[in-house]
Amino acid sequence: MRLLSILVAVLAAITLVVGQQAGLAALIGMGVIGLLLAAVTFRSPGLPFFLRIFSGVFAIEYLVFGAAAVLAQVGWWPPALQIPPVPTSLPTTIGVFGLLIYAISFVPVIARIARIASPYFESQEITTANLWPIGPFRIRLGVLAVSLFVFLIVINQAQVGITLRLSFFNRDMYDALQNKDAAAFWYQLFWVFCLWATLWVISGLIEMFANYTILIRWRQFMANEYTQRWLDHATHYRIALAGSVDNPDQRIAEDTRAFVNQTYSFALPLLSQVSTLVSFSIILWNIPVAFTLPGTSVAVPGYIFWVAFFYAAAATWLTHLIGRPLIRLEFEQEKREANFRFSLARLREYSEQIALMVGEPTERAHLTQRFRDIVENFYRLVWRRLKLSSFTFSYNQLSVVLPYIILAPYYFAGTITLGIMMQVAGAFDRVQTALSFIINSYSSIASYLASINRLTSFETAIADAQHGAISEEALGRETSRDESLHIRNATLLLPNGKPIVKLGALDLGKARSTLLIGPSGSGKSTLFRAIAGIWPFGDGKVGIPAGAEIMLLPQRPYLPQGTLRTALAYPADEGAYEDGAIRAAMEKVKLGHLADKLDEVDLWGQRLSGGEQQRLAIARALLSKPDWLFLDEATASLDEKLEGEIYATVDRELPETRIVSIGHRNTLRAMHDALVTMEANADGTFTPTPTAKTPAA
Ligand SMILES: Nc1ncnc2c1ncn2[C@@H]1O[C@H](COP(=O)(O)OP(=O)(O)OP(=O)(O)O)[C@@H](O)[C@H]1O
Repeated sequence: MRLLSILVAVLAAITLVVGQQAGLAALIGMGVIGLLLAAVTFRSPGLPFFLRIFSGVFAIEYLVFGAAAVLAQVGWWPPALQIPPVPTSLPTTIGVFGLLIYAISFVPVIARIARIASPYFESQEITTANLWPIGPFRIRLGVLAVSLFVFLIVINQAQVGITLRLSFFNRDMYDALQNKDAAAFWYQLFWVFCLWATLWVISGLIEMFANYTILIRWRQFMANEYTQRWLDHATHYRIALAGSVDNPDQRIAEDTRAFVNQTYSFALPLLSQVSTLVSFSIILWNIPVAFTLPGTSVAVPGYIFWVAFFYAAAATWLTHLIGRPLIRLEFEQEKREANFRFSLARLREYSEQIALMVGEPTERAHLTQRFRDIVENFYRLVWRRLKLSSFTFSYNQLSVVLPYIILAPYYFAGTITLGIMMQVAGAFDRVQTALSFIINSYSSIASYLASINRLTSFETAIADAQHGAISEEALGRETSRDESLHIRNATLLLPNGKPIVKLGALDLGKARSTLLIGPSGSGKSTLFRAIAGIWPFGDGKVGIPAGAEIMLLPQRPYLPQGTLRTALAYPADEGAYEDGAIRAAMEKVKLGHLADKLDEVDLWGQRLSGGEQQRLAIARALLSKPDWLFLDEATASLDEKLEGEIYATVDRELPETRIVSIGHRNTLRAMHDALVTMEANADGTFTPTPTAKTPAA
């Protein structure tokens, strides 16, 4: 960027000198803009990467077209090229675009978009690209992304150039018709039109392919990124506890898609609309129709251009006024849709419990209400869209005839030809379409902003949750110097800030197995969560022996989708254990009858009984042989005899493992070496206190 800015400054200085000597104001203007462009290009490393791409493209274009324009001005344009020289207005306009990019980087919403979009273009990840006819090759993801994006920018601008050329074809064809010049007409049609139209079609197809490629890769990158950040440090659990954002699943699945599609479909069309605006404005500006201000003899330069400009600018402002509430409504709509989907998914997950309790009428009422919420907001949305469309539809209709109304007097007076009138009508249409880009896409802008808000608040929630996870003051883990697992000076709070567990020091692991007992709701499971490092509320330190592997089995195990083997190996890969080891572990927890179903895919979480699921979880522990095994009522669904047998198996099979259990049954006391009781304090909190073991009642 620094080198680029120096080159731009050099060209701008040359332009200024040439312009000064030749006394050409246009060249001096181009030079001044060039110097400003050099300054912002120099500062552009401070911009988000996504905006830097545009900045770089404009600086390069200024150099190429600027050099060509200077050559043309000093008369060095080679006539052999047989194309008209580059006008100075082109690099000047490109320079203004570069300045605009810098200016808009300070607009908060643009800064947010650029911040969300940038990581993909900066990614260092290595990927494989397949480019015909070269074939597959390895490349950095960010480099591929930037190349594709720049390619798309260039192809978009080339298409603007082709459209511009076709507008001259239009003029020449209508003039040929008016003059009844058949030869000129056919020449225009076969030679000029066919060539440019073919180029248009080919560039359109290439653009489409590049476009789809960048969209899917970008979305894949964002979905992976968000998923990873959501899963890191149990952030998904912390976010759910804090209740800071609704439906994170929708943000990862839907909002990333909407963001990628819409960022693309705003950034590039906006660019080509602005290029269209500039190039066709030049045509409008140069139309030989004069207009003098009423009551004076002052002629308005570029009269037709100003009509198009004020017409579209006024309409854009009105659209903004009418359409503004759409942003909030679109946001709300997405939220209500996601709530409805979530309720359906929960119903499917708890289908058995609901069926057993005959909860269907309540569920139906709940779902009906959720959908009513959708419909209610939908009508507000429709009403607002109707208001907006009644304006945009009328506006678009008026736009068709307006240029003819303005130009007809000049045509009938013989000031302009039919060809010029048609070309102006076309150019007027292009200019006002470009200016009313915002009008026509207001609804999508509204839903785009809603997606950006959802992604930004999701990012904030992730950052907050992760800050809690690594913050020094919060409840955290440290490596203990000895073999003990201990908790020091800890206070565990509920999410609402109410203290629930207080303790000065608790050492686990002095005995091989410890049983934690206490009243329901006294915070036993919360203590386990703190030891596992996922409970974010409170302070204190949990000391874990260096390198210790800890496994925590909750009362209701999680069984992932897929085969029984996958469920047994979880969280390791399905191929992590030998077949023989898996079958042996199943035998030991009395699941031998399922051994021939290892590779069967089913909803195992629904098919297996509660007790079978708990034994399956114990089999996981037998396979992974952790240093510490925490059992949170992990055998509560088994009868006492089977529970005793399973504990005996664990004791025998995992001689190196320290065991800490939570349980209510008295029979468990005999199976553990030490006892810790949650003692109630006067302030309503509980303290885990080592207690002498008395024989089971
Ligand atoms: N996510 C949460 N939000 C609000 N309160 C919570 C949350 N999780 C737990 N609690 C509350 O914390 C208290 C302790 O819960 P915990 O599950 O640790 O108790 P427990 O001693 O294991 O109970 P039980 O023996 O019944 O399993 C309960 O009052 C519970 O309602």
